[in-house]
Amino acid sequence: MSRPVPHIDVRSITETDIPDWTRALNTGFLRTPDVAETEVADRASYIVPSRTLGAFDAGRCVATFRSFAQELTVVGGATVPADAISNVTVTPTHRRRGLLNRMMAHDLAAAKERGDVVATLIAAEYPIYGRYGFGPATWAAEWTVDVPRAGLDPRWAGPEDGGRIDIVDSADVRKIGPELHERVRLAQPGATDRDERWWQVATGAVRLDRSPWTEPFFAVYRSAGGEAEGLVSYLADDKWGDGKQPLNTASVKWLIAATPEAERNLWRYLCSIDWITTVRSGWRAPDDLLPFFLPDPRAARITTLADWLWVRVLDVVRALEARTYEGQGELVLEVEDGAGLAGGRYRLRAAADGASCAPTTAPADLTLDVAELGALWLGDESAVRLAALGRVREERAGAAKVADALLRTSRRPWCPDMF
Ligand SMILES: CC(=O)SCCNC(=O)CCNC(=O)[C@H](O)C(C)(C)COP(=O)(O)OP(=O)(O)OC[C@H]1O[C@@H](n2cnc3c(N)ncnc32)[C@H](O)[C@@H]1OP(=O)(O)O
Repeated sequence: MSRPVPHIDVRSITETDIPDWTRALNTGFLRTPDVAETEVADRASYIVPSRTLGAFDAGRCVATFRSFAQELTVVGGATVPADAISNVTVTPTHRRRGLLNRMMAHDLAAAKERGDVVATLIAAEYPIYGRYGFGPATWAAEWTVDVPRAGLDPRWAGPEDGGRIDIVDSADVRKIGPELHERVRLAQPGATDRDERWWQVATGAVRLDRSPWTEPFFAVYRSAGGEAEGLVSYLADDKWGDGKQPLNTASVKWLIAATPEAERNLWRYLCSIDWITTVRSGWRAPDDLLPFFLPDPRAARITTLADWLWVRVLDVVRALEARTYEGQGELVLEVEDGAGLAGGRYRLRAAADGASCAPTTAPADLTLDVAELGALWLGDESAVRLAALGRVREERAGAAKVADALLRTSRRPWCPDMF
């Protein structure tokens, strides 16, 4: 049990708290607490003080928490307003005394009041956020491609579909990227919006003190019609083996593609660069097409697989009505929520022409915690699996299968971004 510390003040910060808040943030994330003025100025340029919490012990910041407005794409391509949570830290001397409990309760209550449909975050460690009603809604995988093993034709001279690939510079990326990303993220359940600062950081226009900038390569794929449909940012190292054997790795920082052709051609391009013998994919969807673009898919090995975007449903009705369903049917869900934010019994009616969801007194088909609803909502998790684990209770035989037929999707959701 955590020991509460009532004398510690948890409150929204003001502009003048930003240096001390940043020092506490860096301390919590094990980064040097020596805060440069440029870092403070950068943070002041984008954080919203009213949505940025600090815990103060005798006037000194000992915990940090920040949220911001986010748009999250749901199944079917609509977006919902989300409360995106980031920068969660408690100083090591003040841990396990309930400070995260207090900051989370404060933020989720404000998000509910504001009308956000869900809260989202990317968890540093798996065991932290389930207790607050978050469930892992998307996963991410990282592949390492052994290029010589992949069996690709070494004579490849570029796209064979009439498209082309060009190396572009960071100013081009700031022009092409935002529009392409809008197209990509609205077609990708689990994806989130990117603001202008995202593109500035990704192209070195804004440099972060905490991570030294190395200019990456950028390449764009344009279709035969001349439209920019894919963009990749990658770094290459310089490694040679005995006998002057090239052993270089291309590490993808991010790759977005609006069509499978763009995706295929960008991976093909990366695997065709002379001297590159290994391609590291960066974080991708767990069902990414990458391995199957290679004649020998076993040349692409999953080197990391992990939970990624966690979702906490705040408004069950709007969450379930916002998405579409591949099947048709009805389900009554008893949603349990210890925090009292989203609990209740709801009837979901899913049909090809849209879904409706409303509170009901009808008998429940399935009983589940709001965290499990978060894991099921974007279609990734299986209710049958959760029932086998004892985390979803079937009140009517076969109800978990009905839930899967309604909620699961043919492609897995994916959040390309870290925040
Ligand atoms: C979205 C993001 O920003 S992810 C980044 C999260 N931050 C970090 O990982 C930085 C390092 N860790 C920390 O700063 C802190 O340990 C935090 C923020 C994870 C937790 O803060 P605390 O104030 O110690 O949490 P608090 O005391 O409120 O604990 C609440 C409950 O969660 C549990 N808990 C807290 N952290 C962890 C953890 N890392 N693993 C498992 N359980 C945890 C506590 O035991 C407690 O359980 P109880 O209520 O049953 O007693």
